[in-house]
Amino acid sequence: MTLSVSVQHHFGGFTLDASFEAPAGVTALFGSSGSGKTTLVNAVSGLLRPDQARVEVGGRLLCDTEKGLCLPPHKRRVGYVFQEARLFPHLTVRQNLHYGRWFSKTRGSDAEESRLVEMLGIGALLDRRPGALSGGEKQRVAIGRALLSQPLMLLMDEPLAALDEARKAEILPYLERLRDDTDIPILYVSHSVAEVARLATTVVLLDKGKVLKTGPTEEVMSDPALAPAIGLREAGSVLSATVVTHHDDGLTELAAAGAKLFLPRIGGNPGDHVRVRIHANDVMLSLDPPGRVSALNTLPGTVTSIRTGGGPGAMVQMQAGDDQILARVTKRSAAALDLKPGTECYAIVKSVSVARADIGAGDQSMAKSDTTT
Ligand SMILES: Nc1ncnc2c1ncn2[C@@H]1O[C@H](COP(=O)(O)OP(=O)(O)OP(=O)(O)O)[C@@H](O)[C@H]1O
Repeated sequence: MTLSVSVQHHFGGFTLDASFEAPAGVTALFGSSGSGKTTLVNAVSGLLRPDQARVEVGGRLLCDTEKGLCLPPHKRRVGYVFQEARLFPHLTVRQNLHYGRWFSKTRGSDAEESRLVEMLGIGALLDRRPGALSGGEKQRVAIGRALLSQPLMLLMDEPLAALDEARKAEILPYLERLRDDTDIPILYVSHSVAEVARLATTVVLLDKGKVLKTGPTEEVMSDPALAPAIGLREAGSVLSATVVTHHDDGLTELAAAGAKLFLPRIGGNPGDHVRVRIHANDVMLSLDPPGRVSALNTLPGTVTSIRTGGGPGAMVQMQAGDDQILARVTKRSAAALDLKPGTECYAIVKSVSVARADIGAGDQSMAKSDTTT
């Protein structure tokens, strides 16, 4: 099921003019504060009646201002998950979930409820009240409640923003399962590059009310032209990798970027797909294969583009196997190595520079592309 959105709206000095398609999976609405993410989500949910809009999901028209059609929020079948879980404190987890079912026309089936309880890992919590749950557990229940209303799409507005790092790490694998097991579009608003890199199938990058770029996460994240909008410190590429084996010295060997990638041990079995985010700041470039050097990862590739701005840095994109890698070097180094599109070089990445939080489960799109090659 695909969500198609086209919205134009004016508020005083701000104009939103954005169109995008959100297929099944997680579509991240990403952009700096004030770029229009909430306005866009409100236009999709019906909380805002835009000047002009067309919103359609799975062939069902929710809003078409040209035809004078704009369904109110309660007729749009949208599931919502906010920063705070907003569960009913006097009801148990089970009763909170049943509240979601009550809102669905078909009332959902027991089998559907069991599947969601299992997927979200909340079986042991069913008789507790929200006061006895951690923030991450509450959010998992809130997701279950939203899905049991059998929505046509799920809107998640900064669902992890109120959680500490440990609770975020606990809930991310459930969100990855949600992404892979649910066939409705999930719109996910976030300020966090780490969350977007880990979860999103598609990214819509917003800036001052406009879509700067939309496309598959790997493509948007590794576009050097977008690094300033993403944040130079946060910029980096997302690689689609496959677990090859776990070595006795604590390293996991992955196949990525047409080469071997060694990282401190991660979970998963040989053959599993994972996505790995590599910060541009953590990548060195060399024209020659490095000799005696401590970094374990040497990924050969070809420079595809170089982006410079007013500062001393240069963002270099290279193609390595099926992946793109982003490296942030100085303009001085780029000149000294005479880097230009077509230059063959090696990206050097220290194993320990890749944080555990930057490695996530690969999504179905990776599995699909794998089977077609
Ligand atoms: N009801 C309103 N009236 C007037 N201006 C508004 C209204 N709502 C939002 N705006 C303006 O529209 C712009 C976009 O706001 P919006 O809340 O959509 O951004 P955002 O990307 O969600 O920001 P944040 O990440 O801070 O939540 C801002 O300049 C904001 O001041």
